Amino acid sequence: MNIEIQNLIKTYEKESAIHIDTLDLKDIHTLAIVGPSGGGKSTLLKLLGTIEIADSGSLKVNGIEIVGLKDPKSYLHEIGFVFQHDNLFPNLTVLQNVTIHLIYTYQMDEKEATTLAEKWLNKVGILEHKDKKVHQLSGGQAQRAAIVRALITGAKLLMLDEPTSALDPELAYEVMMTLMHMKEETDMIIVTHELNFARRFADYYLFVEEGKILAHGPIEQLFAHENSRIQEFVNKITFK
Ligand SMILES: Nc1ncnc2c1ncn2[C@@H]1O[C@H](COP(=O)(O)OP(=O)(O)OP(=O)(O)O)[C@@H](O)[C@H]1O
Repeated sequence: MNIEIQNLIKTYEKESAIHIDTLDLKDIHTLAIVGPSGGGKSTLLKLLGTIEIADSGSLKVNGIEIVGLKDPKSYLHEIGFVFQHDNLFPNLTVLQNVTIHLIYTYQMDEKEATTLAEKWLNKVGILEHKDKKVHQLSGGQAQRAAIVRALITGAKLLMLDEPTSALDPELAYEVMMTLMHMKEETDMIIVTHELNFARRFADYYLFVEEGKILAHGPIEQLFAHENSRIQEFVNKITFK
């Protein structure tokens, strides 16, 4: 993925949540957005996913200008989103959740959609749960279904906002392993507090604090950073 930012501003109730002067990222495959709570990570991800609209400035994803995007439909076809929880329609089965867009948005034949969905559900280890309703799943199974649902329509970029933070450690591990397996399928941007996971998963990081990008670079640099604020943050989170 390529991301270009110029003077990007997003405020909530007169408080600046994001204020980024400039950023130019090229050919990133997996990006981790990290930093302290309330720093603006989710807001930045929401801007990238057109869930929130910036007040001003320029934000380009793979060459497409997102600020003031007139027809977001074609862009939305290219991206997938996974949130902390509640990604699925509760009254549908896992299979129905995963096939619904294929059938109704992409007009795929139901049988073809089912075959494709079963292939993906098998890949993430939850095929045996395909006929269950969402409330019958563990949190980890639900998140794996959400990942399949977001990717199956051919998303070129998957955005994940703390996808494991509502899960207990073992279930979080299952979801992290699923993401590791899915890395080859598409580019991904993840907001996460799981720095050990980010270290293995991502190839690049953005450190966001007080709405600004304090540092960015190849992921390994995050763990040997000269900036004392970043060192302090990494040491605390990794319990050094
Ligand atoms: N919908 C909203 N209305 C008003 N203020 C908001 C809204 N969403 C976020 N904010 C504020 O914007 C700032 C950035 O929030 P954001 O959720 O992006 O941070 P974050 O880094 O993702 O935090 P966390 O790690 O706790 O999820 C915070 O001060 C927050 O209170």
